[in-house]
Amino acid sequence: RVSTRPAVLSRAGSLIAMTRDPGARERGKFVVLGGGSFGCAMALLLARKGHRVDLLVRKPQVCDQINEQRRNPLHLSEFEFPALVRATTDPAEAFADAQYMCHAVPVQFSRAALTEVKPHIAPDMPILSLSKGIEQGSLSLMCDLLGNIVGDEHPMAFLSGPAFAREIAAELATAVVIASHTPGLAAEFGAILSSDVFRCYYTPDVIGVEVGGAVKNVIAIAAGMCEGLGLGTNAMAALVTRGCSETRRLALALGASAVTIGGLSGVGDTFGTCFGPLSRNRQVGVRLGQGESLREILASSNEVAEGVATSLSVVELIKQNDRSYRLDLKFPILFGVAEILQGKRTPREGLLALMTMPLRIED
Ligand SMILES: NC(=O)c1ccc[n+]([C@@H]2O[C@H](COP(=O)([O-])OP(=O)(O)OC[C@H]3O[C@@H](n4cnc5c(N)ncnc54)[C@H](O)[C@@H]3O)[C@@H](O)[C@H]2O)c1
Ligand SMILES: O=P(O)(O)OC[C@H](O)CO
Repeated sequence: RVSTRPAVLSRAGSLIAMTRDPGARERGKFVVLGGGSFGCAMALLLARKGHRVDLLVRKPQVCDQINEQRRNPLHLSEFEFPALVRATTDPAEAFADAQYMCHAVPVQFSRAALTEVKPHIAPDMPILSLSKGIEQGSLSLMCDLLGNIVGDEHPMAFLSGPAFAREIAAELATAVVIASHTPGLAAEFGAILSSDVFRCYYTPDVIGVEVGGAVKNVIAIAAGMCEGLGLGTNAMAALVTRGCSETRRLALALGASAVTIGGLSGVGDTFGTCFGPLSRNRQVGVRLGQGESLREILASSNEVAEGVATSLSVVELIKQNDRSYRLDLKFPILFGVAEILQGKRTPREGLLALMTMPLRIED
């Protein structure tokens, strides 16, 4: 187990979590850590609801362009930031009068980014994590990684679900789920973010939401390969369904609820990334299926496909949490994607391995 926290609160606990004065800190100032696509989308969403946002970015030239031209030249450049959004590279300035923090740095860079800003985070400042993945080495989900840095008792929440940055920026209807063990915090963030184009559900099942969001990135790579290999709808539907079964199996082993995996952060996000055209992870899979090397694909993009690193973490996490015989038969898609990304088999060999596995009961 990577997490020592309870994954599912009692019914009474979850009731308390839903009822604490939502909206109590509405119209506060937010720090958004990470100026990639999702950090920008979240800054747009918050500012449109009347919140001040300091977007904490790494590159001075990106910072200047956001402040001078009201656009991020690298991500979602067609969207103009309202005046309530200001970019800065200075954590002291960003956190000075802020009440909330959103974390939108890719998982593999999150430990370094959070360690740098930690001295500026007030002990009671609620943090909303938007990142989806599993850190390599530590095999930490964001809840564990954040807990390591700011302390397990720090107020934090985790947002996931089918939520492409570009569609949020374009104000297309979106629904997500927010999980938290901090009483009332999921509802508080939900009230802050929700609008007639952005709807938030709540749950106390942090592990379920995090596993769903992380593993769907790996399943999306597999779905992309399915398309890149020229397979049809039958294959895609089977792959996504069996992928959701593997996600559920892992989530249950980690103490999550099957309901969460059947919800927005599991099945919902898996459908969104596997069937829609927008997913970067799916695009990596398409290109692998068409015969490009992983090295070429990664070198050609300035956006992060979390599923690549997370795929390798997932198989290690499964090995740590499930001692059953032949894990590769219990999680054939997750193990198969990792082997393809490591260059141990081609996508077509992976497909053949899936199709010729021993016949079994559907579970
Ligand atoms: N883009 C989406 O549609 C979307 C939707 C939901 C969740 N997310 C999640 O949000 C997180 C952020 O993804 P994104 O899409 O905004 O990223 P992105 O791919 O658009 O941009 C990458 C970001 O990572 C930053 N970065 C790169 N190297 C770094 C380093 N060494 N240290 C610190 N920062 C570094 C870049 O400056 C940039 O801000 C991911 O976990 C992703 O899964 C993204
Ligand atoms: O583009 P992707 O594959 O990183 O997916 C982005 C979001 O996670 C979709 O919900």
